[in-house]
Amino acid sequence: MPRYLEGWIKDVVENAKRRPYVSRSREKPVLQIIPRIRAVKGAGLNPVIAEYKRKSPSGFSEDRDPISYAKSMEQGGAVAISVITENTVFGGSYEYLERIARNVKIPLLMKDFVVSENQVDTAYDLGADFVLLIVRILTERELSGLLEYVRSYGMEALVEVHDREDLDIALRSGASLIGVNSRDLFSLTIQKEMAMKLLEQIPSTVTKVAESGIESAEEIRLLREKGADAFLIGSSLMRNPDKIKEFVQG
Ligand SMILES: O=C(O)c1ccccc1NCC(=O)[C@H](O)[C@H](O)COP(=O)(O)O
Repeated sequence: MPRYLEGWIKDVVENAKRRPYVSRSREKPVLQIIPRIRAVKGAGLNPVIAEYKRKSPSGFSEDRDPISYAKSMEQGGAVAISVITENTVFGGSYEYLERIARNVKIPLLMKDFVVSENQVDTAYDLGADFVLLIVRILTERELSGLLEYVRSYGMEALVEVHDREDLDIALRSGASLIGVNSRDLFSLTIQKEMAMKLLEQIPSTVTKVAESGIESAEEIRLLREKGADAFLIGSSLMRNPDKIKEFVQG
């Protein structure tokens, strides 16, 4: 059983545990996200992970075709695409991931409330290259077990933290790719200052992703100064996909 949870997150996690494994025969190789982030950074560009997100508990809502969005992000220079597959409150689906995987050649993140090996099996089969693991919804033992399981497929895990306690757990579990989410899962508020302080505390051996609430190239510059190696951006790109070039070239 994951950590003690309540409210909408408890329902989302219960639903995640019940979701059946979707079996497919994967044909594409697993793409490595960390070297790609390093290469984009080395070329003097911002590694942007562009998120396909249709709605969220914060009230966000945007209806866009997944394939044309994903292709425009790839053409605009995104290092990867994050596809939300959570189907009860985020309006995501496994089908979006599967379809996007057939249409782009950059790494794909399966962004969901992953609490079971079934979900990791599904992520691999549908074409994901890395998988989100949120420290807040897992016990330390579950996190370590799932991280190992994700890596057994050759995939990587984006281990998401929000405070120092989460970060300590992520580091003990051996995470190589850590996402600092400035959005508090429970209050839904964006806490940019706190996220910047946390980014500064992460060892340089870890690849760091700044997540949530990013709306301008100026914010990317600030986050980069605080140590972020990559930037996960959903709402502002879903509203205005043309911004991808400005964010990457920033
Ligand atoms: O997006 C939300 O409102 C949300 C609420 C509660 C838990 C998670 C949530 N989003 C998941 C994400 O991590 C974001 O979609 C992602 O970081 C992109 O954020 P943004 O650029 O602010 O859309």
